[in-house]
Order: sequence, then C-alpha cells, then structure tokens
Amino acid sequence: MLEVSGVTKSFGGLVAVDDVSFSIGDAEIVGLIGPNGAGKTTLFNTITGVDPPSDGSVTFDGASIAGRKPNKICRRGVVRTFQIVRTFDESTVLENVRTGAVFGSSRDRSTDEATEHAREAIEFVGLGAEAETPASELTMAQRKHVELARALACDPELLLLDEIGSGLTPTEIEELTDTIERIRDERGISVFWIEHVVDAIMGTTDRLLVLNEGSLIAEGEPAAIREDERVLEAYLGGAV
Ligand SMILES: Nc1ncnc2c1ncn2[C@@H]1O[C@H](COP(=O)(O)OP(=O)(O)OP(=O)(O)O)[C@@H](O)[C@H]1O
Repeated sequence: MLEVSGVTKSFGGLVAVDDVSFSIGDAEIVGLIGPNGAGKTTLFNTITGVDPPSDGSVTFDGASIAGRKPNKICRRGVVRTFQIVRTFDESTVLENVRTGAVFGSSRDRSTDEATEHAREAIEFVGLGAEAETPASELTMAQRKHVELARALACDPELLLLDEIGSGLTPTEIEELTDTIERIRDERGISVFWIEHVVDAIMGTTDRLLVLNEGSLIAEGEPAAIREDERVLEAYLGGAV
C-alpha cells in the first residue's frame, strides 16, 4: 500500500531523515518510535505532503505522492492526525467531524450524506452522545477521539497518528488503542503510528520501526524490538 524508498529530508545542513525505506501493507498497525529529534514527525511530513522529501520516493497504491499537496494526498486516502490536537473549539463535535467528510474525502456527498457520514464516524469512536457538544467542553481524551472521527470521515486507507496518546492516562490510552485496533479490524484501515508512550503501542502494533538520528535502526515485531541492542542503546536502555 505505502512504499517509502530512500527518503531523505534535509534542512540546510541538517539531515533530519536519512535514506529511509520501508513499506506498510493492508490492514496492519505499524508503530514508529525513536528518541526526541529522531526525525519521526519529519518523516510523517514527507509522506503527507507537509514537507516534500529532498530525495527518494513515496508511492501509495502504486502512484507517486511525494511532493503532492497535503489536501490531494489526504483525498487519495492518506490521512493524518497532529501532535497538537486541532479541534475547532467553538464548533460542535458533529461540525468538527463534518469538515473531514466534506473537505478531506474524495467522495461526492450531499450535505445530508456528509452529516450522516460524520455521525457514523462519531458513533464508531464512542462519542455518539456528544455529537452536539462544543469541542471546548470535552476532555482531552474525548478530543483525541474527535480527531480520530474526523480522520475516519475523510475515508482513509492509511491513517497516520502523531503521538495521539500523549497527555492521556493509562486507562484513556487503553480506550484509544481499543478504538485504533477496531479501525484496523472492522474497517481494514492501515495505521502508521508515532508514539512516545512506547508501552501503549507495544501490545497493539503488528510491527515497529525505530528511527534514531534520522536513520532507521531497527524494524520488526515488538517483542524482537524490545531485545534489539541498537534500540536499547538509542534509548539508553531505559524507555523500551
Ligand atoms: N522545519 C524545520 N526546519 C529546520 N529543522 C527542522 C524542521 N523540522 C524539524 N527539524 C529538525 O529535524 C530534526 C528532527 O525533528 P523531528 O521533529 O522530525 O523529530 P521527532 O522524532 O519527531 O521528535 P519529537 O519526538 O521530539 O517530536 C530535529 O533536529 C529538528 O530540530
């Protein structure tokens, strides 16, 4: 589905992502971990069109997407959430999620159909009772579910999550990971997930990629990554 090949991103003399290659298949959850400044968000940006790669290729379902505009990439089915929650606070949950159905999806929907599609995404993430609540009145965990619903309303084939678990309690993270597993299992959507709370994704991801100083230093099943010496060294033996 997603093929990243030899992707490099430099900012002046700084190589933030250095010759990274990997692929993501259908209906799998792939985690991306690494220390602060490793290049994780920059790699996301090269895939989602926020910052085109300096070198290398990104293809999605066989077509090149490197250097395309973020809205075009989103409508092709590569949809992301952001590290900082970006809900429109004065708008209701339904209004927030409708923006995904209207602007993020390639499908033509009437106003009523877009509203129905948004409601369905809100139900899916368990916020049905809050559809008419302003986003400003929600807890942080609920707002993260609004972000997920808005992304789902864009009709993704691949969902990129940038530290969606940050700032949540262990119980809230568990609820969030349950929803993310259902996105894969019930919708067949693939997930590419950056997370600092490594424990949160260890049990949920099918595969982990580890970035350090811009380079991919390990890739494999979570249990193997836990034992990988280069990974332990990059995290100073502590966090994994
Ligand atoms: N627009 C930019 N201009 C210049 N340097 C940048 C830019 N974006 C990122 N960088 C640099 O690239 C490197 C990688 O940053 P990035 O944010 O991708 O890391 P990260 O792994 O996502 O970190 P964190 O876990 O702290 O979010 C850092 O040294 C950062 O300062």
